Amino acid sequence: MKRLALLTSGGDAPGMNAAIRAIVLAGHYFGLDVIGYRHGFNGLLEQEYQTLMPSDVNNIIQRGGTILKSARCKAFTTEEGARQAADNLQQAGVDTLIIIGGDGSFRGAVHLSNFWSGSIIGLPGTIDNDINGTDATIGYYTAIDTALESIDKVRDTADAFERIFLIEVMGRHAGFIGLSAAVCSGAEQVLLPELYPNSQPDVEELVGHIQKAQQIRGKCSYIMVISENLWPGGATDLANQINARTGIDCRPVILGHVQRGGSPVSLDRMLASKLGAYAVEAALKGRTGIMIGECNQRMVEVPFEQTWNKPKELDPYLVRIQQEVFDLVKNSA
Ligand SMILES: Nc1ncnc2c1ncn2[C@@H]1O[C@H](COP(=O)(O)OP(=O)(O)O)[C@@H](O)[C@H]1O
Ligand SMILES: O=P(O)(O)OC[C@H]1O[C@](O)(COP(=O)(O)O)[C@@H](O)[C@@H]1O
Repeated sequence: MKRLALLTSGGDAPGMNAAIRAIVLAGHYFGLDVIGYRHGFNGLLEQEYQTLMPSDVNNIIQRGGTILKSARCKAFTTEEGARQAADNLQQAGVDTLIIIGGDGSFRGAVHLSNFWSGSIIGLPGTIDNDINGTDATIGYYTAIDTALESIDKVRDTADAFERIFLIEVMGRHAGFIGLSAAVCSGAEQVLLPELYPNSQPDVEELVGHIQKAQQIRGKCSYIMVISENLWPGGATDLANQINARTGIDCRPVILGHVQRGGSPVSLDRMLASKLGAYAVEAALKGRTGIMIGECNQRMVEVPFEQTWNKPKELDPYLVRIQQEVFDLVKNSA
């Protein structure tokens, strides 16, 4: 193994730069030539890459986003696209490719492996934490803190006006950010996709919960955290429906892409640093077709298919205490 390439793909996540740094430093430590493809899989198709020296990764550990840029790339998903990428990797003399991204990028890795015989290793990089085989993904911890900082601020004004707020958080189709943000902010209600696998929240029940909470505590602030893509029309539509049924002033806040940005928190920097260095060591041992994850403080090697073949489970204990113990309505029944 001589030439190591890396790229960041799909939604960017705070800590991707820390992973890039770790890979570049480990690569040079082991005497490898390291290059970075830019703009995700687009870079493979366009031969857009740069040499990465240790000096290129100075002072990036604290930066959000990704110095290599990220993208989604439709052209790569075709057979022609993957063949082109394989030819380009061959031409560039790359023998190992490290892909930092989410499950879509790992599907892309498997797609590429049908046409390219080099080693491919994945690192879980997504704020959504929706990847099996690792306790957390790079970016998840920062996204929780970012969401929390905003929810805490909303709570201040909600409390001052005794208002109801619906706060929509990201996660694509997973409720990890929603659950963590709800528990840590002391939200009165949380709506997650995992809690409604084949159904939708019932507006009457939601209204009933708000009304009971206000009977118990008197007029008070009330925060409902809702995962994106759960309610058609999102938090704005649900807030309108609650307003229409009750006349209660209910405001939506959509946190959106702010959750993807910001300086990574220490846990994300630590995770990214470990995963990045370990990925290079695994590559040197000839590993391929795997994601590197961390479970119970141990580095693990997970075949790509296992990262997406079933939905990752929320922590059932956290769900139970949020839904039962911390629910002021159930608690006072
Ligand atoms: N089933 C697939 N086959 C081949 N490539 C894929 C597949 N799914 C995703 N990709 C590639 O991976 C890129 C990133 O995937 P996406 O789902 O957008 O983000 P993430 O990796 O964060 O989940 C896509 O733009 C596409 O190029
Ligand atoms: O920025 P885009 O392309 O609108 O994508 C939004 C999606 O990306 C995410 O922020 C991150 O998702 P991925 O890491 O899987 O790409 C999701 O939470 C959100 O649904």
